[in-house]
Amino acid sequence: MRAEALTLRRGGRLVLEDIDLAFPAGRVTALLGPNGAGKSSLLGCLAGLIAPTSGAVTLDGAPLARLPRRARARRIGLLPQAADLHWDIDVETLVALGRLPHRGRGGLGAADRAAIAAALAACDLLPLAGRGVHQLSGGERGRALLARVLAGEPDWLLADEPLASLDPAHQLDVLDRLRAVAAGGAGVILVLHDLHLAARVADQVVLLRDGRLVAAGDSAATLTPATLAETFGIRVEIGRAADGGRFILPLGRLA
Ligand SMILES: Nc1ncnc2c1ncn2[C@@H]1O[C@H](COP(=O)(O)OP(=O)(O)OP(=O)(O)O)[C@@H](O)[C@H]1O
Repeated sequence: MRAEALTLRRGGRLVLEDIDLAFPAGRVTALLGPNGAGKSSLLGCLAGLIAPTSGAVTLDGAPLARLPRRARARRIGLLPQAADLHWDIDVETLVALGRLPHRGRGGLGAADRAAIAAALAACDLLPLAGRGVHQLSGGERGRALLARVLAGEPDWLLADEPLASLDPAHQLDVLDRLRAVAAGGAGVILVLHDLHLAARVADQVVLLRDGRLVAAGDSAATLTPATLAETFGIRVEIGRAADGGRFILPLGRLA
């Protein structure tokens, strides 16, 4: 998936300016940047939900805009930042909606059932499968919505703050699951706010500020005190955790 000279105006404002990026399949990419930097707007363009003002998103060399909607829905799964759940359906029914792009007019087939069961298990939702979605906590709801996207087994999994409102154990579970999805060959693109978790999960990162690219590339090489200072205006400490992974600790604002 590529963004090619992508520019977006929303409400008269320049929200994304001349963004060129390549997103590799089989890898996790984290989009990072301050509030209002344009991360969700970029994700919306990559999902085909927001038409860029100029430039294009391409998939396997062809413009995304030319892909029929159903094919696009099969190939790209999006977890939006804030999804309203208007109907109090049960969790399993919600997750089954993720299979809609794959189904014909008939009911669920064996592959659909297997994908739904795997997604429920992956998000630790089996005990909640029969619960109405209006009777879930915020974090449980977030996991149910992620499970719906996982059930669709998309080639490209795009998620806007999938860790928001999850407790630490479920954050780590979800990161493991997303890494497994990438290891299975899918491209995973995440908007994240937690620098430390981004450093743990992402193979590559994209740093945005005011709609412009600050830096993009391999996670270890790109997440540096200098790029994080330029992107967020903060000081950070970067070190090695006991398990060999890196940690990033925000220390304070730059004067
Ligand atoms: N529907 C809209 N119409 C007009 N402007 C919008 C719209 N949605 C977002 N914007 C503006 O576009 C800019 C980028 O917003 P976007 O939601 O992409 O940022 P973000 O990096 O995802 O922020 P956050 O971290 O707060 O979620 C902001 O200035 C925002 O005010």
